[in-house]
Amino acid sequence: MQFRSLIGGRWWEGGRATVNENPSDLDDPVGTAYEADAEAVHAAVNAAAAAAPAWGLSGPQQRFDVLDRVGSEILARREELGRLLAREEGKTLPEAIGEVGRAGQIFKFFAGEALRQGGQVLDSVRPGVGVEVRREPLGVVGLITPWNFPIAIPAWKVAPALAFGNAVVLKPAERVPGSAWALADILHRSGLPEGVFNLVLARGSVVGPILVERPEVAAISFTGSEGVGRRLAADCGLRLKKLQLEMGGKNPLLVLDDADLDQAVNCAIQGAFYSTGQRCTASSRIIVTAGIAERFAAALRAATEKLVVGHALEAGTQIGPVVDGVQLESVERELELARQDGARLICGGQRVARATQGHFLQPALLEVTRPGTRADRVEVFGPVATLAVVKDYEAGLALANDTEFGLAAGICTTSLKHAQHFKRHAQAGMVMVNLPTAGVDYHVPFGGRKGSSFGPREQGAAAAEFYTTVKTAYQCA
Ligand SMILES: NC(=O)C1=CN([C@@H]2O[C@H](COP(=O)(O)OP(=O)(O)OC[C@H]3O[C@@H](n4cnc5c(N)ncnc54)[C@H](OP(=O)(O)O)[C@@H]3O)[C@@H](O)[C@H]2O)C=CC1
Ligand SMILES: O=C(O)CCC(=O)C(=O)O
Repeated sequence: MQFRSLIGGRWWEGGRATVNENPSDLDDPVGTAYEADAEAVHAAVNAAAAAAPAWGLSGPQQRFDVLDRVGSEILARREELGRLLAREEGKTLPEAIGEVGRAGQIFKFFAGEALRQGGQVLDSVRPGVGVEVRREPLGVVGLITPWNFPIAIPAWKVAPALAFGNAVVLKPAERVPGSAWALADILHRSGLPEGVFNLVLARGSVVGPILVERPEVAAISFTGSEGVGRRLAADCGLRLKKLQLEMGGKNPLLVLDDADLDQAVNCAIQGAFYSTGQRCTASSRIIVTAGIAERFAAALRAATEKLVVGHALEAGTQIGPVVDGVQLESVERELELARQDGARLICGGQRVARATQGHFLQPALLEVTRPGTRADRVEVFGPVATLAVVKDYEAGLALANDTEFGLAAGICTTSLKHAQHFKRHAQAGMVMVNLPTAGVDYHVPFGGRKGSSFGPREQGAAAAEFYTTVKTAYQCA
């Protein structure tokens, strides 16, 4: 397969070829991506700027039709696209098919949002004057997406951008060009006018500065690492450019004495290790109260050791490979640093040999006995979780909130009082009760607090806040 950029309605020719690796089997190349250069990125911005005014004036029926068609095709092809995604990113086939399904539903949801856009009509405080408040498109938006959700995250940025009348330049992560190319191909055939959607397969260090510096780009939405996010914040701040950031997480799951043991273990395993722990919502800090700690730790260790690590496409695999060799080494380095800083390895953390050569790592559980150690602070973005014991709910809540991040937080309890208190007092954008911290719905707001997020929320009706600007119009009778 060949993966190319889509610029102004045409597939871009040329560029350096890079083979896209399958992390489950290094002898099974997924395809060849052609890297676009700075000139091509400028051409994509030009194409989007030329197409934006007409698309901004298009009616809700046209936007609904395009987005609904895109959603239908994604859903109809979910098995095939799921296979491509599992091959290039490494999540298991059921997880990958689930992600593609989520992307399809997101397009369907925002097709409806295009129809539901309304405003307000108010009386002015001045007699004989009327006031209208309405939302208008921004123009061109730049979207930068990570490798861990190769189709769902592009979908949850592209769909609202288009629904609310913007033109798009999408820059996906270098590691996963195939899923973004497949999405571009569907959009290209959807009836969308040329130039409204553009895909650039180019380096982040090339695309980022162009999107920041070109005045035609009204806003940037980014999901990825904290370092790149903070740099974008500084650069966009200087230029007063609208920005939305989704960055890391170090999400606590608090297990109380009165929790259902099996349910709590299940939440911890799914939240910490599924999708190989490569989720910003992963339950990477498990905190347990003293009364249940021994039984919970034993059951969690047994369940962790039983997890089947293997080829993403093989039936029975629960944990796919780490996305690539660089990330695998980064996870191993963090495990070593965690141990040097006082954490004790309970189980896992070793590479696993399988029939194919891939980046397989047994999920690791670390015990931490001292708050504030590296293992409890730094996002690993791999199949690694810490376990800490606290004396009671209050100590657990304090430890859960003791982090620079604030994306998701979970609690396992049968106490209504503690569940309600936690929902109110957890310092996170998303709170889960008796559920894993990872795995969110597509029709409600997504985002966090503190170092996790910046700017308006993504997804759901809240997405309008970022992808539109408000106009207040006064009229004298
Ligand atoms: N919140 C989340 O969902 C995610 C968090 N992360 C965190 O980030 C760590 C590193 O992952 P990594 O993929 O390297 O994250 P990056 O932040 O480097 O990559 C995310 C996206 O940003 C792009 N990018 C890179 N440099 C720039 C730049 N200067 N300006 C604009 N865009 C840029 C990347 O492009 P390119 O691929 O071309 O470099 C990619 O599309 C992970 O270990 C994890 O901790 C990672 C992924 C998702
Ligand atoms: O947990 C989820 O469903 C979404 C996670 C996510 O968006 C991410 O890891 O980037």
